[in-house]
Amino acid sequence: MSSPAHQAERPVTMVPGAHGRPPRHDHVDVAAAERAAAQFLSALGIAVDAESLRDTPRRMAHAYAELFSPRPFDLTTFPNDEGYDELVLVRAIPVRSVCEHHMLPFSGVAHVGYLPGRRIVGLSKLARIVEHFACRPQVQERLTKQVADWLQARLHPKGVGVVVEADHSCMTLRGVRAPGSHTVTSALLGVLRDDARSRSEFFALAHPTGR
Ligand SMILES: Nc1nc2c(ncn2[C@@H]2O[C@H](COP(=O)(O)OP(=O)(O)OP(=O)(O)O)[C@@H](O)[C@H]2O)c(=O)[nH]1
Ligand SMILES: [Zn+2]
Repeated sequence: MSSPAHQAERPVTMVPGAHGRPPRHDHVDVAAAERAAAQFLSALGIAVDAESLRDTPRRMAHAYAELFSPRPFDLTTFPNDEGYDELVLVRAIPVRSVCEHHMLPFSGVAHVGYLPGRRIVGLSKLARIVEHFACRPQVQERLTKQVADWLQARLHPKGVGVVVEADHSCMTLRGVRAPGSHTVTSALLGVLRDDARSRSEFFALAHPTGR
């Protein structure tokens, strides 16, 4: 993948210095997580020795390990030979993450766009970047900003825009119990932040649904 038209960069695994890091995979001890899950359920008065719950601690441990396991990927970019200078936007990228306060899921969609500079990015990578930062205990604001900052730093486009719309189960199923509430966050960088027309064009194309 070293032809000039197809630049594959290093696999992505970590973002040094970022808050909300993914769990370190050399530290994941699924057996210990399973034991802890059994104790956790017992402490809540749930009979884990019942036949139907026998495998539940194991399932819980594996479920959280999976939620916190981003898939590595290459950031494939191509030269912008045609000088394409309008927005590139992928709408409705699925987001599933876990809120760092309650360890309950939040899910929704992300709209990720950029105004190209000298290179364009493989479109699927915009979805992979979202998954990468979603696979860790998160808050929605940080997730939104991390995706935007990472794209800016790695692709050097003229501008970046990210909108995330999500439903937080810690708000809909428990606590305040506000089913139907949706949280919308955005992060704009470069021209999309500074130029009013580019900014409105981005929001017109991203058109958050207010799901
Ligand atoms: N800003 C932000 N807050 C979040 C996110 N996910 C969950 N929260 C909030 O984190 C807060 C934690 O507040 P606490 O008062 O410590 O926790 P709590 O007593 O369980 O609060 P309630 O949810 O109001 O019952 C709550 O207001 C959640 O709604 C997020 O992505 N961003
Ligand atoms: Zn929460």
